[in-house]
Amino acid sequence: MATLISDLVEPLGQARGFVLATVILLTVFKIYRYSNSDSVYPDLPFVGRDEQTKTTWQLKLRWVKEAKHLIYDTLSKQNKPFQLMASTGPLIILPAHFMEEVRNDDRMTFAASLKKDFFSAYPGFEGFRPAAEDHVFTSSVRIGLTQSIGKVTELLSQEMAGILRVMWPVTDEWISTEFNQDALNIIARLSARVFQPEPLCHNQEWLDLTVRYTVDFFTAAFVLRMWPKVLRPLIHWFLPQTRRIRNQVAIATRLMEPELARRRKARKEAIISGKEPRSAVDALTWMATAAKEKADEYNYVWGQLNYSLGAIHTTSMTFVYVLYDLIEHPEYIPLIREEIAAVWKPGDILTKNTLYNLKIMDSFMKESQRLNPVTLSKMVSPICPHSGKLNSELVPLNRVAQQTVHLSDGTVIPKGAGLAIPVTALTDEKYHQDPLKFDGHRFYNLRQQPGNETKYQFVTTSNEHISFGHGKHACPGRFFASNEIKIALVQILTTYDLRFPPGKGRPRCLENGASLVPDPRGLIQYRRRQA
Ligand code: HEM
Repeated sequence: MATLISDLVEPLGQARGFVLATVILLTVFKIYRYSNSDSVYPDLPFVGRDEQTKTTWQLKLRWVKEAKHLIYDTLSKQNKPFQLMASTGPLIILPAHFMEEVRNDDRMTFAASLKKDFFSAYPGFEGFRPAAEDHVFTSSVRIGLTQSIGKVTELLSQEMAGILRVMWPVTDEWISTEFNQDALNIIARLSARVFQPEPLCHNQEWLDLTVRYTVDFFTAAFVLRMWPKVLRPLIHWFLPQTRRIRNQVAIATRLMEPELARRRKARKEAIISGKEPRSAVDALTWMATAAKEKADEYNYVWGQLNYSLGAIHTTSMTFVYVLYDLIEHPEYIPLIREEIAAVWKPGDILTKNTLYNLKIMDSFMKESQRLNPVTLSKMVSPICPHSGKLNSELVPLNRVAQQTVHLSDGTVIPKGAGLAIPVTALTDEKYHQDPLKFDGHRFYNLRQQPGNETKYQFVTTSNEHISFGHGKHACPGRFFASNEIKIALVQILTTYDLRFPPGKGRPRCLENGASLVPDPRGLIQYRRRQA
């Protein structure tokens, strides 16, 4: 009897399973079709769609594989606005001549682009929430960090000497090292020394977390973007990448809580006794000052994660490219060493003024950044230093329109649309003589001309130099980043000789969409300085 019943029910069960599976598949398909209506903007040419590339998914994959070529080829044929499907959704690309019009226009904001492209409302993605949601974080960098740059530079100088002593033993033998990882460790440690108080700034778990969180954060955002929009509010709970960053935020909270509790207590006691609370020189103080009466409610853990996200990888990649360029153009090394020797001797503290006098170094760094620009979200160099070929364009100026905007040429940017301006100007011969040639003296020479002294510094932004953005939202951390890199270079160049491993040459860059990043396995060699 039992066998009879199961004989009758089993096929029924299978049929029910089949019907259920079909319903689920149809629903997913419908949702997917729906999400394909990730609608594009009317009246703007759409680039990248063809017979093989029709759905949103295929278009996003095309962005991953060919973003640079899509942007560059289109702009070289028609210097007009167009749209394509980026991994973040439809994106309007504006040619460089729109920079002046867009850069200070409050109707198109950088914060909104962080919110849209980096899911700042989802748990785990809190690392960009401070910059996306209000002005406190950005003000803490713009005012707090910048005003403390003198004190901070001296701290960095002491820290760097300690880092190198442990990281690179001084020997007469050439030693190989993966410089991308070293640069990340150096910049993470220097940054932590300034952003976090003792003992957290030297806590290895915190340092590893800040480096890891950035990589995992961008990976999680990338993976989530590839899912249809309507599924994201649900799927983000289950993806391994998003679970990982949620876990990292929890670890950051655990690590920071003792210091936060100590500061809350000190603030309360100071208020009761009618005194001003004692303030340390660190990012916790700058955020508390910027938050004013809301200082008690501010989320300092997210703020610290935002400091790491904004500061570590951007600065470390810039540093990697500068060092590679120095090894590739070794004729600049004695000139820069001479310049260093004129203002500093080993063992002394490096000050803001000493660094200001390193003008060949500054020019070399700006030239390196011109040819290897780095941005927060979408990175690509116009020239791949490995192949020497013109690669494509970088889009460091990302905005989202908060209302419909009519541009001067009649282009309509709909409310909610993402837009970006690529860095064509960095290699445009209208602005730079022989633009594809590396000339470490290029900006040094320009600064010698009357009236130009401050125009061509590493930290100066302009319509032609947008590696740090330009206008109201230009990167406020660039002065700090510049000093970090200079301090690291002074100590490295005075202590070590450098080269690429014989027979290997300059490490290549890895491409992904509009990103071009240093190969994490790329090697350099160092040994005790011989001359
Ligand atoms: C070489 C290193 C760096 C590069 C290449 C870089 C690049 C950029 C770029 C391209 C922007 C967007 C600007 C725009 O849209 O106009 C930006 C914004 C920003 N950066 Fe940086 N950055 C670097 C280092 C740092 C550091 C060290 C910090 C903080 C400690 C920082 C904090 C910020 C903040 C807060 C913003 C938002 C500004 C605003 O919305 O007004 N950056 N950065």
